Formats: sequence, C-alpha cells, structure tokens
Amino acid sequence: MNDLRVWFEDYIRALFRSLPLLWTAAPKEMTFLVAVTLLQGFLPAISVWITKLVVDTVTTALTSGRELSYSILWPLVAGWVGALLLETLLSPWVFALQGNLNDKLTAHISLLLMHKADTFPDLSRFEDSQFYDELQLLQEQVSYKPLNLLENLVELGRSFVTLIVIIGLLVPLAFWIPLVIAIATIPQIVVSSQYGKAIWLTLFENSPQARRMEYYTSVMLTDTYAKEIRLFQLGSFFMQRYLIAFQSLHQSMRHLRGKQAFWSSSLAILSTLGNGFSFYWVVQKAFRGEFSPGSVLLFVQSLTYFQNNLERLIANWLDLLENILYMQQFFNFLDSPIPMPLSIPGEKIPTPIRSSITFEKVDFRYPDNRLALKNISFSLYPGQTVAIVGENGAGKTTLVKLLTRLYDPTTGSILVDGIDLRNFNLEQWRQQIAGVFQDFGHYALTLRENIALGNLAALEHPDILRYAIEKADIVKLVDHFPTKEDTPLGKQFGGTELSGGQWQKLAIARAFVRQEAQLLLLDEPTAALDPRSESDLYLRFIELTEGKTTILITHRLASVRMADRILVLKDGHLIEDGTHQELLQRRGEYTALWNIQAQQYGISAQ
Ligand SMILES: Nc1ncnc2c1ncn2[C@@H]1O[C@H](COP(=O)(O)OP(=O)(O)OP(=O)(O)O)[C@@H](O)[C@H]1O
Repeated sequence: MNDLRVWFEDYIRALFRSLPLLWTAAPKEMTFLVAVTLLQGFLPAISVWITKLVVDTVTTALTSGRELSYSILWPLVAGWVGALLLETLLSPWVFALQGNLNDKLTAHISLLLMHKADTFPDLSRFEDSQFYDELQLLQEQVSYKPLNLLENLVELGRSFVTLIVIIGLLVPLAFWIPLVIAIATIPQIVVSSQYGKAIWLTLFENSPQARRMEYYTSVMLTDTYAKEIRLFQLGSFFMQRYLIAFQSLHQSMRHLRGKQAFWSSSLAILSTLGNGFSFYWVVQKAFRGEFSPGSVLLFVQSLTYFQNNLERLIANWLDLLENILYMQQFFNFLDSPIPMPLSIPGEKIPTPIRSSITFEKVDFRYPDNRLALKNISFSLYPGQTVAIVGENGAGKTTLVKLLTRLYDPTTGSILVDGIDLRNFNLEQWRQQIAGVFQDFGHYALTLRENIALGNLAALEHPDILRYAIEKADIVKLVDHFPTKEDTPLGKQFGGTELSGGQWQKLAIARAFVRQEAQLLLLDEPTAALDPRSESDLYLRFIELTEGKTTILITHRLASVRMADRILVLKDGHLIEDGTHQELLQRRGEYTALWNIQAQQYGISAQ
C-alpha cells in the first residue's frame, strides 16, 4: 500500500512537472488546444439534450393531436446540426494543431536532452551500459512519447468534461444512476492502471532485450556489416539471436497482457450488470408515464456516451501511465548530477606550459571497476614528442583520456606546471589540445565542416582551412570534387563516401586547424594510411608539432624512432621510458616488440 502511495505521488509529481514543460514548448498552441478541448467536451451532452427535447416535442404533438410547433422545432434542429457541425469542423483543426505541437514538443525535449548530455564533461555516462540504455530509450521515443502524453491529457480533459456534463443530464432522472455506473466501473480502472504500470515496467526492465533486437536488426539491415554477414554467412546466426531476445521479451509481456485482459473482461460483467439495472429502472418508469420517451432516449444516449467516454478515460489513463513513466525517466536524466566536478572559472592555464605535464602515481579504474592504469608516474616536457607503445589493452588510450579529462584519475594526479589538472577550467584546458583519435568521427557534413569541427573559426577563415588541407595532404582529394570544400560527405544524406584512409586524413586536418593548441595527441593517427602517406604525414607532423608537446600512440614502431622519448606500457604499468636507442640497449619489452616488427618489415634500428 505504501509502495502504491509512493508510486502515485511520483506519478503526480511527474505529471505536474510535465505540464509546464508542454506549455513552454508551445504556449499559443496549448492555449488554443485547451479551449477547443473544453468546447468539444460539451458538444456530446448538448446534442443528447437537444435530441431529448426534439423527441418530447414530437411525441407531445403526436399524443395530444395538436399541430407540431415548427417555431420550437426549427431552432432545436438547428442547434443539433450546429453542435454536430462544430464537432466535425473542429476535428481537422485539432489534428493540425497537434501536428504543430508535436514538432515543437519533440524539438523542445530533444534540445533539453542534448543540452543535458552536453553538460557531461566526461565519458563515464556514455560508457555506463545501464545509463546508456536508458538514454537511448529516451532518444528513440522522444518523437512520440511527449506527444502521446499531450494527447492523453487532451483526451482525458475532453472525456472528463463530457462525463461531468453527462452526469449532469442523468442526475435529474435519478441521482444514483451515474453513481451505480461509476461504482461498477471503478474496479476496472484500478485493475487496468495496475497492469498498465506493470506492463510498462516490464518493458522498461526488458529494454536491454529490446535494444538487442534493434541491434540485431540493424546489423542485418545496414551496410556496415553487410560484407562480413555475407562472407561468413551470418544471416541465420543473427536472426536466431534476434528470436531469442524476442522470445524472452514477448514471454513476460504475453503473460501480463493475458492477466490484464482476464481481469478487465471479468470486471466488465459487473459494469454491464449495473447499466442493465439502471436501464430496466428507467424503462419501467417510462411505462408508468413518470418519464417521457425523450428521457428514455436521453438515458440510452447518455449511457452510450458515458460508457464510451469512460472507456476512453481508462485507455488514456493507462497510456498516460506509460507516457508519464517516460517523462519520469526524462526528468531523472535532467536531474542526474554532473559526474565530474568542474572547476569554473578555475586557475589560469599556463600559456605556454613552462616546466612540465606530470603524471604522479596515477591509478585509474573504469566505472566497471576495471583497473586500467596502475601507479603511473612520468613527465612530459614542453616541445617534446613522446611516443607511447604497448600491446593491445595496455592502457595507452586510457592515458590520453585522462590527459583530456574525459576521465579523472582514480588516485594520484596530473599536474601542469605544478597545478592539478582538475583546478583548471575544463573548456579552457580542452582548447589547449588538438588530437586525432582512434575512433574519430565521420560526420555527415560538408568536407569544409568536417575539417572545421577542429576549430569552428576555420569556417570563416579559408586560409586556416587551406593550410590544414595542404598539411593533411588532401589538396588533390578536395580539388577533385566539383564542389570542392562544399562537397557533402557521408552516405546518411546522400553525400560522397570516402575511403578509410581519406577519412583519416580529414581527421588529421581537423588537428591542423587547431593552431593554438599546446598539446597534440595522436592516437593511431595513421593506422588506415598506406606507407607512403604515413611517412609523408609524419614529416608534416614534425612541422606541426614544433613548439607543441606531442603524444603519439602507434603500433608502428618504425614511426616512433623520431620521438624524443618512448614510454612502454604493459598491463596498465609504465615499464620502460627512454629514447629509441636507450630502450634497445635495455633489451626489455621495447626491444622484443621492435625485433618482431624489424623482422617483419625489414627495418633497421636507426
Ligand atoms: N570504457 C571502458 N570500460 C571498461 N574498461 C575499458 C574501457 N575502455 C578500455 N577499457 C579497458 O582498459 C584497458 C586499457 O584499454 P585502452 O583502450 O587504454 O588500451 P590501449 O593500450 O589503447 O589498447 P589498443 O592498442 O588496443 O588501442 C583494457 O583492458 C580495456 O579492456
């Protein structure tokens, strides 16, 4: 019972928080919608009442033998037609209005979602699978859930007004008639609400299954995996996986839906008995001449409207439960605390950095508790190029994530000229960094925009853009397109698709437009490039890195010889630190890695 109360309070709170949100999204449309809804709520009762008057007028004329008074009949008929006309005329406008409202509402809520996501300075939320699942669900449903909620509210409002007015018509017949109808129907509402909530929660709990189903569908239907699916004949494998996820989700839903149907239909018997009794009572009163024929008609029509509106009320109430839970999740997301404490405005960042960037006894655990870096200590000196090497999973990218504050160390600290990185303003710190990441973005934007994402000022400064295009060795590529820098890229919107290496060069150009950066991070910047492009690019990088502190992560050891220093990571530990020659003389891990590659590619140690 206590649980139910808490749940109900949460529900009401979310409902009351949703209302201003809907209002702010489109105040004009909302005002109009509320007015029209109220009007529509009255119309059925008006036509029922007029029908009663018409029937009574005609019956009186017939039974008394007097002539039908057309001066009374015409206004009644006109009123009845007017109510019907108004109802028919209003519907398309309400439909159009709801369409406009939907656009505004979806945009409003999507922007709030994006805005909140933009305030997460680190990656922890995006790499926490439960949080990510919930966020995906919010994003997928944003185009219809808030609108459904609005429609539910509108329908509820309209049904409620109609019910009240219809009750007003029934009470003069006997005050207990609406009471009997309502009492017989209330258990149905309660049971439906309970199951509605249970169904939604089951859907929510099963959202990983639902997401799996979507994932398997997208694996089968998108081009990303088309090659492997065909080559390895994986179609049946993924469809089988889809079926397993579907069955697990469907089983729990089928069970609940069955129970809901059983209880709803059983309780419908109760409400039918109540209605039947009231009907019998009205008819026998009419037989005795206590009620006019118009009153019997009024009862029958009112009952139909009452029943229909009650059903609509229940259906919308149930839908509302589902949609309000969406809003609850949405508000939970909006209220979720910012995971990383930000220092605003923070200490002034030394420009240029004078002494060093120092890792001091840094440990780092991912949110899933995996220890990825253990007791790391080293210093980077301004202007140095430091290469980080090590096997897959050694912790190289994690180290870069800490330096960019996509995560903070779990213990230990990173100091810039002796000041803890956490004490700087995060945005200003990130402005000091240019980088090419392993999983850089392929944006469905124009070529110009794809490069200028590294520094949006480049959109207005063609010289910066050209400089980056030249340095990233893509002059020929750009000039080959008739629309040059304005060529749209990416298949999503029908743009040109580039090869893996060409995309990588664009990502590199993105680092070149960030001319002011003091720190350059290159995480496998040339993995997709052919050997000639790679060696050309390293020569260009040397130019770019002049005066900057550079971290280069690569598995191609031939490229790390140019580095001033090489750090070797293994299982999250920093195990070697020195120049290429020093490390070769040490005959440790680096030498082992080097020998493997030297044999493979026939490179010399110089
Ligand atoms: N988001 C994450 N959540 C949990 N563990 C992670 C996450 N990202 C990486 N790890 C784990 O942290 C360890 C270090 O990963 P990292 O990506 O830093 O390695 P890496 O040296 O860059 O490897 P590679 O050469 O394959 O790119 C690995 O064991 C990896 O499984």
